[in-house]
Parts: sequence; structure tokens; C-alpha cells
Amino acid sequence: MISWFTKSKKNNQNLGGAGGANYQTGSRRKIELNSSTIINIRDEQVQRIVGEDKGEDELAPLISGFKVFRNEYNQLESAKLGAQRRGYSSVATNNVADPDSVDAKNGKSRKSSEDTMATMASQDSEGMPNSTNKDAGAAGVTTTPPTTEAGTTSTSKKAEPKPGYSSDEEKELMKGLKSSTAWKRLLKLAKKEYRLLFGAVGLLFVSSSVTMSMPFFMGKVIDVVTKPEITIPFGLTLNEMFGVLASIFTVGAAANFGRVYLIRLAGEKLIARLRSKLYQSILKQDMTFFEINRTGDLVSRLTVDTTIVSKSISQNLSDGLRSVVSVTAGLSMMLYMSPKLTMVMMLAVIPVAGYAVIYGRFIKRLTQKTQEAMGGITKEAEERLSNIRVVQAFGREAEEAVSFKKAVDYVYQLGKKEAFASGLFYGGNGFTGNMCILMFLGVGGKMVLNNEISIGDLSSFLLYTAFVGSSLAGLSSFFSETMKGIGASSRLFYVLERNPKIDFNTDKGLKFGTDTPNGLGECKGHIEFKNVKFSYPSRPDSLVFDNLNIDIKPGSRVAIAGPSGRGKSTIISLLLRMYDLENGNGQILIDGIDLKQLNLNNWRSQVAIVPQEPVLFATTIRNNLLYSSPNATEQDLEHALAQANAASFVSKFPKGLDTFVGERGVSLSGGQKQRIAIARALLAKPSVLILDEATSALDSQSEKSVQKALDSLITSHDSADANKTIITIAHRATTLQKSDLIFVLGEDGGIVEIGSYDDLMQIENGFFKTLMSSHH
Ligand SMILES: Nc1ncnc2c1ncn2[C@@H]1O[C@H](COP(=O)(O)OP(=O)(O)OP(=O)(O)O)[C@@H](O)[C@H]1O
Repeated sequence: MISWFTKSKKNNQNLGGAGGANYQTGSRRKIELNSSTIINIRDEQVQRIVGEDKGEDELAPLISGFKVFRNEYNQLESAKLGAQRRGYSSVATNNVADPDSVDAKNGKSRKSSEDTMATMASQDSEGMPNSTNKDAGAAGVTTTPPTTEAGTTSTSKKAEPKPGYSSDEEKELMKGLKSSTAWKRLLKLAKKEYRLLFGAVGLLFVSSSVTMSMPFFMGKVIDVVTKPEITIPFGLTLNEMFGVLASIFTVGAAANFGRVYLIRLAGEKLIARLRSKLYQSILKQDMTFFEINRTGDLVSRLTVDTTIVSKSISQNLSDGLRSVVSVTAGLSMMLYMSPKLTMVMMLAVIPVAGYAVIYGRFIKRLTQKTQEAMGGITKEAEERLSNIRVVQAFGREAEEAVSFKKAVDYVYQLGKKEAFASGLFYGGNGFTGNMCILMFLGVGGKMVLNNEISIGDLSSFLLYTAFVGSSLAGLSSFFSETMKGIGASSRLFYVLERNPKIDFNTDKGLKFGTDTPNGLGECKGHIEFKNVKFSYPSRPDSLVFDNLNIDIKPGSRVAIAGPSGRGKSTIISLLLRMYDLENGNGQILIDGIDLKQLNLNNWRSQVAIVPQEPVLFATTIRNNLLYSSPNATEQDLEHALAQANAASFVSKFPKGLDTFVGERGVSLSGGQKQRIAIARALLAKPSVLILDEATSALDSQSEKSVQKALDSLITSHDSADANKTIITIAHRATTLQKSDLIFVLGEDGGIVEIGSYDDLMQIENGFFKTLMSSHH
């Protein structure tokens, strides 16, 4: 009697066909991204891609009826995610030579005898998304999957460890970061998810043990059914044995379910947390930050980098761990079954794996080039199309088309090279893989004939080799994915850890208002600029103000005038404390108190501004109005609209206040938008109202309506508005005439003239007088 736990070497059967190499998997759905696929990743699309569960959805019957899940999701995701790095809002993604996808496209299942081993090797038999082995190619067990390497890395190339710094500041802040520190910080981010992650790791050991025992059982079952002299342990019948195995597999499946669920849950939780935290950090940054970081880039950090980081901590870590377990267990089992065969396999595996890695890198480089070229094309197309009016107005359509075609042709040439290289790779890889199998069968078959190994053990061995092969591939991708995670995390940390130079989120500082204890009382709106010297942080060498002195009395209506580019808007930015004056560069005083001592939020709530080009949000007129004052009553709204000379046109809309204004207010005319913006500013009941007069955006009719609103505000002395300080950045003579005082900005970064319109026009050869005459 031979127990199935002993290594049976007495087996004298020939190989028969029991090599286990002919298992077929069912067809697998592939998500293909080819070079012509332009994926436009907008915020919500990323959300959709990321949110959608494209993983664990592919069932392929494996050897003993196991359901095998596959995950293409990673590839798609990282492709899109990678493409989004550095703020491309859309990009073309190029799928590197994935024979699967081609077949899937043609509606065929890819399986053929040439890649049966590969299929086995590439199965993620634990139902866990295995981003690494999905393209194991035909070389089967020995393949380090370059497609995945290339595919994933190429498409997510921009997510590599060296993150694309958006600014010198970011580079400065992040460059000293050691990778060990980066690791620690990365893991620290997931602190709140540790419990879920540890639970998942526990379940991973259970499910991996079951999976890794499967080939062993399979071999034994083969031996039991082919050799009647082998008995089943515990005196079980064949049927009972199947029952026991089914129960074990059920436990494995349950553990697997738990693991996948916990990992995904941890990942999703982490993403959600990171996004909210990051958004908060972005919102509280100062203007300098927004000047050096493009919006697209920030959005990409919010959507893409958070995802990469979360995946690398949750899914990737779990995949990596599973690969380690599989490699260790698989190799041990192989050595246990036949050290000789293990050595033979290793001898074949190493050169083929080396070849795969080298060739994979070559393809990867090609793909990176394509990717870069595609990024360029997309950016150009996007810019031209979004400014199609300019293109058509200058009649440049033909030239644009030619230049686009040139760029596309270049991408095609690269794609052609890549196609050839990939063909060569898969052909070669398949061939060498199959040669390995042939060698294995040759050596193994001889060993069976010599009674060195049983058919069952040989089959088990083959399966273990497949597992080890695919897990080795998994390990290699684990490292690259982790590096991506670290790269992306540094992009998050830059924002999370950047201390805004002007922090308005704190409760610090003096507050206006009668309802605050120790408050300053009502803001009177007395504004003084004293010896102000200022240059923008992004352009430190160009001084905007050298010695600016302004004294705006409470409740006065003043105008700021001056030639273009002389700093009118800068005064407003400084007043709103978008930028700080450096020490020694003068002072801005509000009711006699240094602006820096005031609570920023509180101060800003005392000020309302109607910008030159008002921005409305894509919602209703009502919501836009309520943005400045969420508690305003219907009456308040109507009053504000009337003051802004907007009531009549709003009431003519069928939906009145509930009319949608379109993105950035496009469905309103310029003048209407401006009047809504005036009403919005008035609703805030500010102590200081700033009106930035439009220079030329409006036709004369709309301008009149807007002007009427502004004039009535400036001259209004009704009780509610009487004590508002109103500062107008004025261009038009009528506005200037109505102002109590005009501050004229001169050539040398200061005020050259101050006075009423009439006073200033009296000055012979005066700066203001000259300025006004040049307007006409
Ligand atoms: N964010 C910025 N970073 C660097 N320089 C800036 C920035 N904003 C404005 N400047 C520069 O500061 C100077 C003053 O600009 P500002 O916008 O205050 O002029 P302005 O008087 O309002 O002009 P206009 O009447 O044309 O609107 C200009 O030379 C401008 O180029």
C-alpha cells in the first residue's frame, strides 16, 4: 500500500496525456486601450473608472473547477491614471502589444495549445486582481510579463518614482525625501485602515494555503484514480475525499472573499479620506500656491494620485505579499517533490526570464515615447479645439490639420515599431516557453519512466511551476507599483504639508462684529496703505509699488485710476490679503489696525468684490446670489437685484431666480452677469465694496445698465449703504466724476495725484488730465 502522502517513485506508467498541460480556460474579457483610444479623463470620469468594479469579474474554469477571477481593472486604471499625471486632462493610451486584447477584440477566445501553460501561469487562482500576470504571454511559467510591465508602466509612466514636480517650490520641499521616510509616511497615511489591512493579511494566509495545496491534491487525486494500490488517508472513499476537498476549497473561497472585500474596502476608505483631506489643504492655500500650480495638476492630484497611493498601500501590498507566499510555498513544494526537476526548471527559467525582462524594458521605452508624443498631441488638440474661434478667425484650419497629421504620423511610426517589437516578443516568448515545457516533459517523462516520480506528482509539479512563475512576475510588478505609490504620495505630501503663507483657517486674530466677545465692533471701512512696497512673489525683481500711500476714509466713495499694469488690481489683492507685505515694506491698516493682526476670514467677510470679469458658478441665479450670504431671505435677494439693476431682466426669465446660468455663467450676457455679481456682492452686506470696472467687455447698452447700477451705489446715501466704503477701479469718466476722491497711480510705484475729478482736471499738464485725454 502506498499512501498518497509518500512520494511515489514506483509508478511505472507512461505519461499518457496526464501532464496537465491541456487545461483550457474560458474566454476572458479584456479592456483594450489601443493607440487610437483617446481617453478623456475628466474629474467625474476618473471617478467612474476608479469606482467601477472591473475586477474579479472574470471567471475562468481552472483545473479542478476552481473559479478564477481575473482583473484587467488595474491595467485600465493605471493606464488612465498614469496618463493623467502632470495634469493632462486627456490623453491617449497605448496598449502595449497585448495579444489577448487583440483576440478579445476579434471576439475570439485567445486559448490555444501554445499558451496553455501561460494561461495556467497567468491565472490568479485566488481570485485576487493580479495586475502582474495577466499578460504572462506564451512563455508560460517562465515569463516575466513584459506586457504588463510595459503596459502598466508605459501608460502610467508619469507616475514613476520621480514625480514631475510642478514647481521649484515643490522640488525644493520634496527633494531631500529619503525613500525610507517616504515609505514610512506612505504607511502612516493608511493608519486608520490598519485593522482592515491586517484582517485581509490574515485571510490571505488562509486562502493562499488552500490555493497552494490545490496542485498537491490534484496530483494525489490523479495517482489515486490511476493506481488502485494507493489508498486515501483516514480510510475515506473517493467520494468522501472529493467532499473533503470541496469543503477545503469552500473555506478558501470564503477567505478569499473576505480578503478581497477588506482590501477593497480599505482602499476605498483611504481614497475617500485622502481626497477630502487634500481638497481641504488645497482650499486653504495662498495665492502664490495657485500661481505656481496649475488647476489641472491639482485636480489630477485629487483624483489620480490619491488613487495610486491608495492602491499601492492596499491592493498592491496584498498582491505583493501573496506573491511572496506563493513563491515560497511553490518552490518548497517543488523542491519537496523533486529537487532534480526543480533544478532543471530553474536552469531554463532564468535565461528566459532575463530575456523577458530585457525585452520588456525595450518595449517599455518605446511605449513611453509613444505616450509622450500622444500627450503632446492631445494637449495641442485640446488647446486648439477649445479656442476654435481664434483658429477659424485667423483661417488656420488647414495648417492646424497638417501639423496635427504630422504629429499623428510620428505616433504611428512609433506604434509600428512597437507592433513589430511586440510581435517578436510574443513569438519568441511563446516559443521559448513551449520549449521549456517540452524540456520539462522530456526530463519529467524520463523520470516517470524511471519511477523517479509519479504522474500525479509530475502534474502537481507542473502546476507549482506555473504558480511560482506567475508569482515571480507579480513580485517584479510589486516593486514598480510601490515606487509609483511613493512617487504619487510625494505629490500629495507636497500639498498636505505645505503651510500656506497666509493662514486663514485659524481662529487667530482680531475680529470685527458686535457679536464676537472682545470683538472690534462694526468695521468702519477706514483703509490706509502706508509706505507700501510690494512685488509679486513669483516676480520678485519687478517692483509694483515702491512707496504707496493711500488713505480711504470710512464711508467714502473713492476711485483708483492709472494706466494699465500700474497696480490697480494689486491694491485690491493686497487689501484682501491675498499676498502679504514683507516686514519693513510698509503697512496696511484697517480702522487703524494692521491687516496682519486681523482674523483673515472675518476681514474678508467685511469686503465684497465685483470683479472685472465676474465668475458665476454653474447653478441657478439664486444659488449664485446665496453664495455670498447663505441666509439671505427672498426679500434680501429681490432688494439686492433691484439695487444692481438686475430685477427686471431676472423677472423676465421664465424660471426667474431659478434660471440656470450655465458653466461660468455663459448663458447670461456679460452685462447681466456683472449685475448678478453686483447683487451678490451687495448681499454680503460688506463694509467695504470693491468694484472693478469692466474696461471694454460690454456693449454700450449693457454697459449703461451696469453703470446705472454702479452709479446708484456710489451716489446712494440710503441708510443701508451710506456707511459702506466703496472703492472703484475706474476707467470711465462718469464713475470718476462721481467719486469723492481719486487716487492716481503714477509711473514710480506710488500715487502721483489725489483729488476730486474736478480738482485733478484743473492741474495743468497733470498726470490724470493727460491720462483722461488719452482715453478719448
Ligand atoms: N500674479 C501676478 N504675478 C506676477 N506679476 C503680476 C501678477 N499680477 C499682476 N502682476 C504684474 O503686476 C503689475 C500690476 O498689475 P495689475 O494687475 O495690478 O495692474 P492694473 O493696474 O490693474 O492693470 P489693468 O488696468 O490693465 O487691469 C503688472 O506689471 C503685472 O504684470
